[in-house]
Amino acid sequence: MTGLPEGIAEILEQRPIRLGTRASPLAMAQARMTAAALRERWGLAEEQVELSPVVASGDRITDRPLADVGGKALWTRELDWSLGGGAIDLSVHSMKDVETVRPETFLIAAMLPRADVRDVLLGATSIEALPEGARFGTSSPRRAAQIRSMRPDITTVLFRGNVATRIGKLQAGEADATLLAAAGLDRLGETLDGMVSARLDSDTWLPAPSQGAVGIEVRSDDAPMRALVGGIDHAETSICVFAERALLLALGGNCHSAVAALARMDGDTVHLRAILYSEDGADEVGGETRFTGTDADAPARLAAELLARAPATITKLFDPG
Ligand SMILES: NCc1[nH]cc(CCC(=O)O)c1CC(=O)O
Repeated sequence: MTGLPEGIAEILEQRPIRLGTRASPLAMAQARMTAAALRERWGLAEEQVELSPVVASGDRITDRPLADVGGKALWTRELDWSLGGGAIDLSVHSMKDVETVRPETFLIAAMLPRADVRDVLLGATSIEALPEGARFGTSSPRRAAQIRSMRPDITTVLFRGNVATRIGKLQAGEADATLLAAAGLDRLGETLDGMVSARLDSDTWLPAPSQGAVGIEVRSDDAPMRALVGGIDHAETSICVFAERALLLALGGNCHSAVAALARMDGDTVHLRAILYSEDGADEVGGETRFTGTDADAPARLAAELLARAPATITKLFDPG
């Protein structure tokens, strides 16, 4: 095994690379993809990269909106303990679930190529096609506000739990429609056989910041793992997702704020678009910016510009600090 980053061969003489992940089916699928990418990139054997699943608080508490019980930290807390304590070498995350402020001792050192960023509507072929007064299942402030901005007649019902649970709730008639990330469905190989569905165009229906991206986190001082993971980084995905996260950080968004944002590369230019909504979707403020890698403050400037134009129904949901 030549070409391995410095220090990795010595580790592999003792033990496998330990890749921490949440235990949900989607998280496990993403961790397996990450392990496969590492083996492929560095010519490692199956047993040299090992998955270490942990049950996250966010997966245990499924009867309340996350915003009410501790927010995104509930997805990362247990993994952070393992990574910080050295029980694992890497944490694999759905970037959408990772807080914008991470412990300084950690570093998101790589991202896998981004999957389909779109939301998938289940239960109808379009938002317009939903019947008057339809019940829409979600726990996402963004999705609720987006739906209600187009269709104020629609009511929302709380939908939590993993992808399979939410599909089951829809099939059981707890709601008429729901939205799920295409990335999750695709990575799970979910075929949705027989269900009416539609992938919503990301030009007109912006997804959540970081949707469809998988990130790999290391301890900042772990140079061998930084180099190992850096070898599988998909630069375009990292640039776009870091831009979306910079916007979110500057906005001071929390679990109650409805933010849709998507960055795309256009040659060397990053094109970042965003929309903020009031809780009921009645008010919205959108904008966009184009910038190159040398202009790291562009997402923060867009955030400030959006908040400056936003009515109080929106600004009260943010704390730009
Ligand atoms: N908040 C749950 C969550 N976190 C990441 C995904 C899907 C995968 C992704 O967006 O990368 C999902 C499910 C969903 O929104 O349907």
